[in-house]
Amino acid sequence: MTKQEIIKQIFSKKSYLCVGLDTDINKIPSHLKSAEDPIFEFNKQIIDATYEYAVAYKPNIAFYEAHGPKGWESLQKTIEYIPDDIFTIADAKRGDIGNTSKMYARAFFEQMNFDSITVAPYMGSDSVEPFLEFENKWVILLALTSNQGSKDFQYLKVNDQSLFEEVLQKSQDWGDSENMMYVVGATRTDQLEKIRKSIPNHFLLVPGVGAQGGNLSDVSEKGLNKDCGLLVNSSRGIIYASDEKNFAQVAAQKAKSIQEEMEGYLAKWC
Ligand SMILES: O=C(O)c1cc(=O)[nH]c(=O)n1[C@@H]1O[C@H](COP(=O)(O)O)[C@@H](O)[C@H]1O
Repeated sequence: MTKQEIIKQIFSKKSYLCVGLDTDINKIPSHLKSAEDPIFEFNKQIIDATYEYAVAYKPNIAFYEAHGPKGWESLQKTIEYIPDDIFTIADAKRGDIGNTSKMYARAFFEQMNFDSITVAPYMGSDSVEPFLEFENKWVILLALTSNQGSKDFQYLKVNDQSLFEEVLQKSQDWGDSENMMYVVGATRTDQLEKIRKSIPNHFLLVPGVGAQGGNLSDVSEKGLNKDCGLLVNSSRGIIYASDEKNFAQVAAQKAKSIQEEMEGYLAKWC
């Protein structure tokens, strides 16, 4: 998917919501557990209910890999079920020596036709570039993550700046705002203005609102640019809002209320 197509979708739906499909078999409503493929059945109902309010879906690959071949099958069915106009993110956090990254890229871009993949920058240019060789596919590079442990390495000083700033700077040699986005956690808004200044045109994937306590208003005020420039993810806060039979309806209400809040921020800041 091109950047223009992403932007068009955002402004027509008045939303920059990404719904995270971190589908945990232990958390899905019990009435679905007898289905032939409970994970896919859950995802299907979540997608049907939230599609109107979301511009992206992000299956977290760990939740599928944990079930072996059956999990991969649920993932494949899910990605095929997501409508073509929606941006899809394989949250796989890959990155390895070049020839291995190339195989990861083929797995997620060719076998499964995801639009993008999250990639860890730690192994450097030759671990990231193979993902950038695919037309209209995106690398979403981890910059400043939402978790507590982000402080272990990402703030360490390198060349007079924090390591995450070095990642933002160095990776400008690898791709541009047409094929690269960055992950910045919603719990890290103290750095967001500075990040936005250093990469004014890139889209940011911002996880961490909802269950991790990030604030949508703060993220939006500091992160929006003229094209919107944000995809804000919520996983547990939407998909597990209820574990009753009406879970999809409750998820839709959650997604709708986030979308309505986003509509206000787009009107104010874009
Ligand atoms: O790359 C990610 O998506 C990611 C990066 C990050 O810094 N923090 C983070 O929470 N995530 C992912 O975003 C999702 C957040 O889920 P919730 O906290 O349930 O909304 C999970 O799939 C995480 O793996």
